[in-house]
Amino acid sequence: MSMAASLPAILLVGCGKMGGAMLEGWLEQGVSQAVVVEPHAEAVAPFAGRGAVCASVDAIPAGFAPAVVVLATKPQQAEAALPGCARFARAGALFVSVMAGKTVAGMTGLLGGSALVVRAMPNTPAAVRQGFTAAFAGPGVTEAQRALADTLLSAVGEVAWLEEEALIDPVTAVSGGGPAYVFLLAEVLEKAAIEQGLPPALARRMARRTVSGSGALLAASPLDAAQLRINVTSPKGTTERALNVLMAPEAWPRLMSEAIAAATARSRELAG
Ligand SMILES: NC(=O)C1=CN([C@@H]2O[C@H](COP(=O)(O)OP(=O)(O)OC[C@H]3O[C@@H](n4cnc5c(N)ncnc54)[C@H](OP(=O)(O)O)[C@@H]3O)[C@@H](O)[C@H]2O)C=CC1
Ligand SMILES: O=C(O)[C@@H]1CCC=N1
Repeated sequence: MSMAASLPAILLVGCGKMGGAMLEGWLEQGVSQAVVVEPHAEAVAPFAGRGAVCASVDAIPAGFAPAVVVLATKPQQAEAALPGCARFARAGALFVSVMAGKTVAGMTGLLGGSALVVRAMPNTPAAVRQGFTAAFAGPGVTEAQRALADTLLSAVGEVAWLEEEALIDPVTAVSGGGPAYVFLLAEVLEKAAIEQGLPPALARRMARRTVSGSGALLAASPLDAAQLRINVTSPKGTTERALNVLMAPEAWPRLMSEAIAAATARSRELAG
């Protein structure tokens, strides 16, 4: 993780779920200058008093010269949002996009033709600096600019650099959306606990802690996930019975493959 002092001046365009999660992490790191463009006052309310907030790019304080412009609107909003940012490209800012699907070439075009773009795919655990981001540096991005993007992204979690842009599509499906699958696990575990007669408040507490505690063990342990699973599964015990259901070929293994394939295909579609 990088030190707060090294975080560059940031312009964040779109402060929704993902932009807000990263901003939370950067503010916690003490980023010195952050200007946010976000039309919804309620989306930026949690950041009030912690950086300048503007409703549109036209309202950005004159003289603000961001080193990095982070693009975090929905992919469908790129065509409307990006042309207004072209002046920062001319001033030499590096663009870091977290938008699913949007290609470097497409974004460079919307930014006036010569913008330097890093395409990144983070995830919402960035809000607690436990994120995972895979990033791809577009043509012309220098080593120093790549290091700058790395500093920013690694301030909110782990970073991996990709040498091939197309790999961002499966990354989007796996780690970009991955937290949703894990939260779904907490939801369905809670529901199943209630079905077996546990009081709802206890079911909720158990499900949350079981998912977060298992994540913490996975993070701390050198063992494979499979070995950690085996360590829970006593021969002829209770977990074995549950896993016989979940690990049947048509159950989780196939469903997860299908789900990730569907999300990867959607990421490719969003490029258009
Ligand atoms: N959510 C996640 O876990 C992840 C999301 N992403 C990517 O991050 C991006 C944002 O996703 P998410 O945060 O979920 O979406 P949100 O809709 O929560 O955030 C986008 C925000 O940008 C606002 N906005 C719209 N137009 C503009 C504009 N012209 N200038 C500035 N802000 C604008 C939106 O307003 P309005 O509500 O009116 O649309 C909204 O508040 C997407 O491209 C997504 O692919 C990547 C990784 C993970
Ligand atoms: O669902 C989406 O499209 C975005 C990209 C990854 C997570 N959320």
